[in-house]
Amino acid sequence: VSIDNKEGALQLNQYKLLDNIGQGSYGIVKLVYNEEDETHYAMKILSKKKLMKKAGVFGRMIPGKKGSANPLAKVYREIALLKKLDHPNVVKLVEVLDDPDEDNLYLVFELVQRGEILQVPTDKPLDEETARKNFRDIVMGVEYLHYQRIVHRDIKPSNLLVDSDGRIKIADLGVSTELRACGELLSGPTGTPAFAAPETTMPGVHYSGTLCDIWSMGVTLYCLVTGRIPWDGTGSTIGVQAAIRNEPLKFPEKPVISKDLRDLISRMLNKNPLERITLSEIKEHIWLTN
Ligand SMILES: COc1ccc(C(=O)/C=C\Nc2cc(OC)c(C(=O)O)cc2Cl)cc1
Repeated sequence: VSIDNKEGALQLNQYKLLDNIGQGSYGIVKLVYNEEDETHYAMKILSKKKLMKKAGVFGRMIPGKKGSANPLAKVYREIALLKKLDHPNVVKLVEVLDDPDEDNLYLVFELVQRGEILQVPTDKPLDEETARKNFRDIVMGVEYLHYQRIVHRDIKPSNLLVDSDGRIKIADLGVSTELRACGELLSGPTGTPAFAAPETTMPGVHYSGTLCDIWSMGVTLYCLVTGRIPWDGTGSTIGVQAAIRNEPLKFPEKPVISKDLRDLISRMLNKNPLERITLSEIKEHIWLTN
């Protein structure tokens, strides 16, 4: 990876780095221009040190442990997984730039022109017709991921990108977990608290990753049509987790949400994962088939 500073813009191999277009706990996403194919891309810049900490390795082998298992092995496995994915409603990873001597890892994605679907909170939520079109794409994208035995674990509006033709692509599989062959039970909190299912906040409880994605899709759909999150528990993580576990779902007076949509969202936000609506039932729901 050669980095040089042509006319002030940072250059990485054939990519000219331009504006910052995304920011999150993961790092940053930059608009880049590929001089070879004269095309813009989105480049996600990750720090290997940060990834190792998240992967639970403290950057050096535990003394006495045999072998030199690469602490980034998990990360490289996830990236290999990402490269295999190919679906119109999932962001496309096209290239990974990795300089062994450098801390940064560069993931180059196809640019999804219009960016995030919605900032939450907003006083301009989507109308139901638009939300229905977008939600159909989200369902297809999640169905594809679950079919590939991947749970996303962080579905939320900022991870839903709108393409130039108005179609939705799901992004940030970074925290996704390839379902272990031995079934899909997971434990511990992940993703974003306001979008996390109640069962992920119970210590020691094992839960189904796919049913958690359904919950997050429900919170996301609620956001798209109301412009707000359903439970905000005065902003603290503990507060929002308690609210999610104990407070019933409430819809605001305005904007008015149709009976069918309220029914669908309520079934996705069933606090009991075993009673929660499944993906195939969502696809049959009257609000989506209307
Ligand atoms: C206004 O125009 C805009 C056009 C595109 C964007 C944009 O792309 C933003 C984030 N992008 C991404 C984030 C990801 O994770 C968090 C991942 C991933 O890790 O899968 C991939 C992508 Cl692409 C923003 C504004």
